[in-house]
Amino acid sequence: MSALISLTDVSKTFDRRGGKTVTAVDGVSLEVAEGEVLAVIGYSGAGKSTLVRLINALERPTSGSVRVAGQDLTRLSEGELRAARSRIGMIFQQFNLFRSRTVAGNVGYPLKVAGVAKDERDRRTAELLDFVGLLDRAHAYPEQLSGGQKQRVGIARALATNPPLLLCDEATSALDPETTTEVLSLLRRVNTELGVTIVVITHEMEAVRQIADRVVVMEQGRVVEVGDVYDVFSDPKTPAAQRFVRSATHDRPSADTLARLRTHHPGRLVSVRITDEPGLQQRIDAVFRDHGTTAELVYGGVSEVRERRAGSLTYELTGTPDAVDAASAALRSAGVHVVEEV
Ligand SMILES: Nc1ncnc2c1ncn2[C@@H]1O[C@H](COP(=O)(O)OP(=O)(O)OP(=O)(O)O)[C@@H](O)[C@H]1O
Repeated sequence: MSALISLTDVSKTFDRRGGKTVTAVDGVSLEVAEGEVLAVIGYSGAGKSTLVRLINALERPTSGSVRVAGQDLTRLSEGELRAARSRIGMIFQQFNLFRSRTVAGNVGYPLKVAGVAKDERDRRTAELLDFVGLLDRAHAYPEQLSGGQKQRVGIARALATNPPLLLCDEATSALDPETTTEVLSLLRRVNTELGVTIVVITHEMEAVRQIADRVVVMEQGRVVEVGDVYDVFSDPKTPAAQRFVRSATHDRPSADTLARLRTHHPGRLVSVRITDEPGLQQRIDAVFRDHGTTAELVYGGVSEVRERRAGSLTYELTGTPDAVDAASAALRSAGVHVVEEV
């Protein structure tokens, strides 16, 4: 698959008052393949919004190049940039709908700007509203809609001109968990049924888990980890990724949790990584049994990530010290990722 977006060593600095500069994006190189859903995750101030603004050419990089659909955005004139921007759909946390226009008026607006004739505009608007499940609300005004419905209007409007790329900046952050799931599954359909490439900016790992193929973790303007969603969830490498994964799936107990567990469980605690390898649980149980150890499950859980199993289980092991050591070693040699919590 070819790259729809290519960032090469992109940096963006801003001048602050008092002569200080802030580096919002720092040496980022990244490719987004045509047809993929990429999530960019990071805490507030990590540089995510700036990265999006570089991709849709609302900001020019201080250095490096930004290519979208084969065009180097840094080399385009203002007029060419406007045309390039119109080929990128965008949705926002606050929906940014026109309050004075109806749902249909909002969705048809980009087509009106593009000079599309009214008949064609009406046809396309109806098609889009049908796609997002809001055909019956065509004549309602934004204030009459729920948050989830407003975002569905936002999505329909962003798709009006058939862009190959949709950028979503914290698109579900203002929504409750159930509505978030609805909007994310609509975005998934936008990807699978319409073939639109999607970049999702979020600080919620749960959103990443539900929608993305790949995830980029940003910290202080830099990309600190990038990988397939399942790989990052089942084996986060950097502290930043580990903190995010812990918020959405079950990982090893944090230091606080461990201290609490210790007050009830004086035995040796080991955490075992759960993957979607077939027969994993039977293998773990057999090792404990064969080594004469008793394993009490004290913490952890298993989640579904991209239809695969990922998680962590922490056991309190009782038995002779040698038996516990042997059980841990046997698990390791059976290819199970096991860590003794100390
Ligand atoms: N126009 C600007 N002028 C000055 N500083 C800016 C500007 N835009 C962003 N910054 C600074 O760049 C850094 C990265 O900001 P950015 O908004 O990209 O982060 P973010 O990860 O999207 O955070 P948030 O989720 O809070 O929006 C921050 O320190 C921010 O204050």
